Amino acid sequence: MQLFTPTALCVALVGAVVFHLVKVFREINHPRKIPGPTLLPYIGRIHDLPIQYMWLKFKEWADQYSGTDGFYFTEMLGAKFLVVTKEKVAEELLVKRAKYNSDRPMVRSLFDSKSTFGSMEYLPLMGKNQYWSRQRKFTHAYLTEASNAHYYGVMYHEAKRWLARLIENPDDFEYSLEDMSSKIMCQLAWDDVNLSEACTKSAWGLLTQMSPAGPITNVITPLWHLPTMINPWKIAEHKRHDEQQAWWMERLVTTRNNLEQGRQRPCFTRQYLERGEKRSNISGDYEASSVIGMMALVGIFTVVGPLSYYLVSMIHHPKWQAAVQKEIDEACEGRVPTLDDAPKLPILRACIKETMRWRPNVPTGVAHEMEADDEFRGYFLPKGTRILPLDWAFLRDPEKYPDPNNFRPERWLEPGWPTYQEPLSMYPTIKGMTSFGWGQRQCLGQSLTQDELIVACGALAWCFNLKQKKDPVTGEDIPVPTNKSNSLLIIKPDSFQMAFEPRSEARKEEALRLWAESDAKYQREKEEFLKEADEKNGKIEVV
Ligand code: HEM
Repeated sequence: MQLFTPTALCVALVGAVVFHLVKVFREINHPRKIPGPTLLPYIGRIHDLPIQYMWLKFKEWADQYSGTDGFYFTEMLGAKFLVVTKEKVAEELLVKRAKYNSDRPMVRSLFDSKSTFGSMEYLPLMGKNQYWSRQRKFTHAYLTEASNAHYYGVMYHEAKRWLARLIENPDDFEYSLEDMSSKIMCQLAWDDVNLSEACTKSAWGLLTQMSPAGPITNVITPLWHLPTMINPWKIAEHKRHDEQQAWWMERLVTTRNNLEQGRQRPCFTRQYLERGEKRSNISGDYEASSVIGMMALVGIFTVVGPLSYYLVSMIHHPKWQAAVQKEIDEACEGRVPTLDDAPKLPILRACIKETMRWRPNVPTGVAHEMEADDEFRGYFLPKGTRILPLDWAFLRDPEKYPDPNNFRPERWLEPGWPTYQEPLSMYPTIKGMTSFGWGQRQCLGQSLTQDELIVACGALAWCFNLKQKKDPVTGEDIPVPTNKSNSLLIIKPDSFQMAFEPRSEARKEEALRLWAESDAKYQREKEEFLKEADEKNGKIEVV
């Protein structure tokens, strides 16, 4: 009797657990539920979703389960996902029903990512709250103004610096590419190119922290709740967060001090300080430093991906590279192209757009969270479901993009392709691509991205033949992979080697001359501005 009781209890317990699991399994995989991969109780489908190249698994499931519907359902540790694989469904859910499908899911490994408790720090990750609403308006206004002013010449200046750096140190191209994007954002935000390295580091720190492929606590979320003393992820995030916020604030305070002495040239922070809080509803310095800092960070890791993939595309498609060079030589009559030339450069725009289609840099898309229960095509969708617009699937839809796996810029240039649009002075444009997201949360950096890519890729085509590098020992071409990247939320290709061959000695000399001229002008204008300020302050006597 004494032996029997514990054994019977154990058997009963195991039986009850098995019965419960079978019941839950049946419920979550009920035939009337939205199709999707078979789910296991509690863990859902976490066991076979790889962290690396996650979008490929999502696409594999799309091919298996979403059929003509254009969506399927899956779950990860209780988080519900409606994965959308057809543009029409994304339109319906994220644009037409944007009113209650525009929230964001929480990023577990950031403190208050949604600003639910008023942190006001990360605009793209905020829930649909008051901070998001006013920071979105602020960001939109500042970026639009900068775009209308052709970024105050900053992009042209940095593209010239990049060409000179590529001539002088071509092997360092990955660093100089990223640094160019960073210098553009640092000048716009704080008028200080010397901040670029720190800004890039900060940008990758945040991107890693918020990506599923970042800390394990973004996937195995319960780990985040371990007490801080024994929680290495929280300790690391405290440090990253505090350093980033202190740095953003220090930028604002320095800009204010400079401004008070009349020594601050135009930039977003000066714009904010001069216009005051009233016009933007921004609550004060902390929020302003965050919204401007965030703009600077986002503008780096987003543009680096397509710009790096453009190099890969051109190396693998020399015919298209030659076509871009010819178009630029003819349309610009030997000059480096500017944004005013863009209407005359459809082949350049087609190669940029096709690069972004062929190798999208946010391949999973960015999830929206539903704010209310809803019914969609006869299925019940509970509040809190995450809608994932799978960009990799949209851009590989064979009906819209025949031969989807290959780089075919002609799909944007020749009548007969489903994506062809006229006039070619306006189309192709990357603006409005599915890669920039949907509805109320659509990306605010579309013009900046397009303009920076036209300026940088145009300058490259004017100056260089982009080629594979020869192995100095074997003399063989060093391969440039087309399908190796990191797996963060926003991706870029893994490190590779390539050659930048100046198209002629004359082009090389002209590129170096253009940079020297631009740099001298920049230094002169800065010195004159500061001298004038010092004269006004009475530090220097006017003779
Ligand atoms: C290739 C370049 C870029 C891509 C592919 C891209 C993509 C995206 C995506 C997918 C979203 C989320 C959309 C959604 O939730 O539906 C987004 C949001 C955002 N993007 Fe971009 N982006 C790029 C460049 C930029 C740049 C250069 C900036 C600014 C300098 C920028 C600023 C923002 C902001 C502020 C948001 C948040 C909007 C909101 O939550 O309301 N992006 N972007």
